[in-house]
Amino acid sequence: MASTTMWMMTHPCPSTMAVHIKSPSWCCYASQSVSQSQVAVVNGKTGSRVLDRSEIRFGLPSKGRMSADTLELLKDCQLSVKQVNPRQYVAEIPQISNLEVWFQRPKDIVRKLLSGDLDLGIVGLDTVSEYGQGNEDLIIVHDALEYGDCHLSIAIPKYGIFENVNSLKELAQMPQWTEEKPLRVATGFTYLGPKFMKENGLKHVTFSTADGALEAAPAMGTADAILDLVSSGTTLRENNLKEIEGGVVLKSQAVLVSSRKSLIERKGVLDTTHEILERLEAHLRAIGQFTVVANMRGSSAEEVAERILSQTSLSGLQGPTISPVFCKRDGKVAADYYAIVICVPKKALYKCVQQLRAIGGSGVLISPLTYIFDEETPRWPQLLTKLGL
Ligand SMILES: Nc1ncnc2c1ncn2[C@@H]1O[C@H](COP(=O)(O)OP(=O)(O)OP(=O)(O)O)[C@@H](O)[C@H]1O
Ligand SMILES: O=P(O)(O)OC[C@H]1O[C@H](OP(=O)(O)OP(=O)(O)O)[C@H](O)[C@@H]1O
Ligand SMILES: [Mg+2]
Repeated sequence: MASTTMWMMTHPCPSTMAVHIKSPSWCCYASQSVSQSQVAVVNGKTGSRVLDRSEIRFGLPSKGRMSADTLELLKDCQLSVKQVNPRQYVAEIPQISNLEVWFQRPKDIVRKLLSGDLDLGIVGLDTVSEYGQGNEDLIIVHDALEYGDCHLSIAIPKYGIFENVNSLKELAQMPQWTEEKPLRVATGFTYLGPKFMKENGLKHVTFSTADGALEAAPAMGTADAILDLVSSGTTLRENNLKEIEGGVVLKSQAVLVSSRKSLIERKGVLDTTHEILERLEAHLRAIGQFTVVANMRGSSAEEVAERILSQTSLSGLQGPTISPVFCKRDGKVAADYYAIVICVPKKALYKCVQQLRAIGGSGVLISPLTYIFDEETPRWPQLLTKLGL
């Protein structure tokens, strides 16, 4: 085993029952939640940290606006997280064996994906971009989990010297910004901010950081502008700030992110990722989709299909499923009616009912869809391509 350096615990272990073993170079977490003790070895030579673990680790937001929606999404995919108590930072998803859930702050999920302490995570794309800093080990497995929507944007005061400034170009061209007196921007995004300004040719800009309530900075006089996340825009409006054309750095929503190294090297990560991805896509694909069942008199399935496909809102995902409805007539089994099943998006539902009635449909039954499993989940081959597999 490579030589190891002294690595004494300088920070409290997560609040599971953790045991420090102050040996020269080992720190061992023995926790009631984790099936076996895990040994962390710090390789003094390269400084890299190799965790000798067999469990797959999935990082989820421990608190804040992302946490509840993430647990809800996983529950909708039959991947409910079993957490013994809210202050315990490790949990499990009973549906998936050998998987540990670790609750962490979003930015720490990204950091631990890079350090090898996590294999998978769900965070906002803004967090991946800011704390991942373009690191190629980070792979976005699913880029649109359909919650946590926001965008990272520049905002300036609506008043004073900015009153008639409404675009990034106009902001850049303001004569006020010089080397001696640059544009002062308050932000929590100290990687993405300077990168964006440089890419857009703004030379005389300085950044200050604050952990929150950035919108107060211009009124306090501590900054001229801010670079922050925007959802509803309420906070900007309430603080007399405005966004500008060309000032959106990136659009963000919750994403499933993984470490390339884990996917390729750690046993079981790729298969587990495939299952989670399948379930996510099937659930997300079904949102807003409804199954419509109706009866229709007809002389044959083809004739009924002709009538249905002549209507704009009745084609369904691939086309209508048409089954004969058998009954007994004059002692013989016959099919005078046909049952049709189609998948319809919510916005087309009423039009679909009208069109079904117009071509003789009756007994229209509508139910929401929970999953749509395509032949293959579209993002799976994309992931394999990214991995060169
Ligand atoms: N209006 C919003 N403000 C901040 N984050 C938002 C907003 N809308 C969606 N998000 C998403 O939520 C994430 C922040 O979630 P949360 O505040 O729980 O994390 P955090 O680690 O506590 O952040 P912070 O460092 O601000 O405390 C953002 O990275 C973004 O992806
Ligand atoms: O567009 P809106 O819907 O108004 O949301 C945007 C605000 O929400 C976030 O702040 P948060 O509420 O997390 O408080 P903080 O700034 O103290 O982190 C973000 O930093 C913006 O200030
Ligand atoms: Mg804020």
